[in-house]
Amino acid sequence: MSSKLRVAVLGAKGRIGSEAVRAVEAADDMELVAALGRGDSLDALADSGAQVAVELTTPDSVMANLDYCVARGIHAVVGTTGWTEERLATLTGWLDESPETGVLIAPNFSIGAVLTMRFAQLAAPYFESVEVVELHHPNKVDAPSGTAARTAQLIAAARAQAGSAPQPDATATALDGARGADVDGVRVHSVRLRGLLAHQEVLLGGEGETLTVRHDSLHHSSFMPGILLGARRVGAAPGLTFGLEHFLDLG
Ligand SMILES: NC(=O)C1=CN([C@@H]2O[C@H](COP(=O)(O)OP(=O)(O)OC[C@H]3O[C@@H](n4cnc5c(N)ncnc54)[C@H](O)[C@@H]3O)[C@@H](O)[C@H]2O)C=CC1
Ligand SMILES: O=C(O)C1=N[C@H](C(=O)O)C[C@H](O)C1
Repeated sequence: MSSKLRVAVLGAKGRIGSEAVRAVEAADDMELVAALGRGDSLDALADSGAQVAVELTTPDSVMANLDYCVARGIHAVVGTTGWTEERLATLTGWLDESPETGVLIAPNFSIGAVLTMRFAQLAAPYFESVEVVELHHPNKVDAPSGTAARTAQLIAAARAQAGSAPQPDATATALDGARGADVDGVRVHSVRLRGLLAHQEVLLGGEGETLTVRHDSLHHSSFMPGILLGARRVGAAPGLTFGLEHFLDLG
């Protein structure tokens, strides 16, 4: 058997999944052993001897796929969105039963997005107001994006830890949705526009100044180095890792 890492891709015909298939095929240290689409039997994963499954499907499919993988000790690198506390608890329970298996969930695999989250976390306590605007292609099925939800959670946690005051907002009447979604007290606004791929702005405001942290993924290739890094590292990280930053040396 070759010493290359045996990698499978789930969601192989999708926008990011098809790019991941090409990236795994092009990686010298990896072998693509399975490429599954909706309706394909998961048994192809075990039959192919996959060591790592790259999960890039849909929020309605991801849990069943991870249940299969974790039960068989197949490590997983997950980009699919839709993560709730309840889902994470279920996954953690499965991992407790399979303690040598690693799962990486990355709300975003691009280095720029990971850094945007880090910069936002760093800046958030220094400004009175912080809001997140995410902008995506109109085929996206979930809102807000997983990245924006995670960014807002990190901002809220940083502000809570710093003892920041609640954000000023005198809104007394508003049309439903006009002020965006409330994620842990941080407003998140979702734009869906033909021509876009994946973009995010974190807007911070203080007395007499604003700071905008913006990231643009212009092509799905932006996610590939993160996916390949995750596939290489996840087997040595048993249990659940949430966020690619844990596999990066960000200082
Ligand atoms: N973490 C990250 O950096 C990124 C995450 N994403 C996320 O990845 C997911 C997929 O995004 P897109 O590729 O744009 O969507 P897409 O709709 O183009 O692709 C999803 C694919 O998964 C397939 N699929 C659904 N259930 C399946 C199953 N049980 N087994 C195998 N295949 C199955 C669908 O038929 C479809 O081909 C979304 O949740 C998206 O938010 C997308 C880009 C980057
Ligand atoms: O659906 C997408 O396209 C993307 N989904 C992820 C998210 O919801 O954050 C990552 C990136 O924004 C692209």
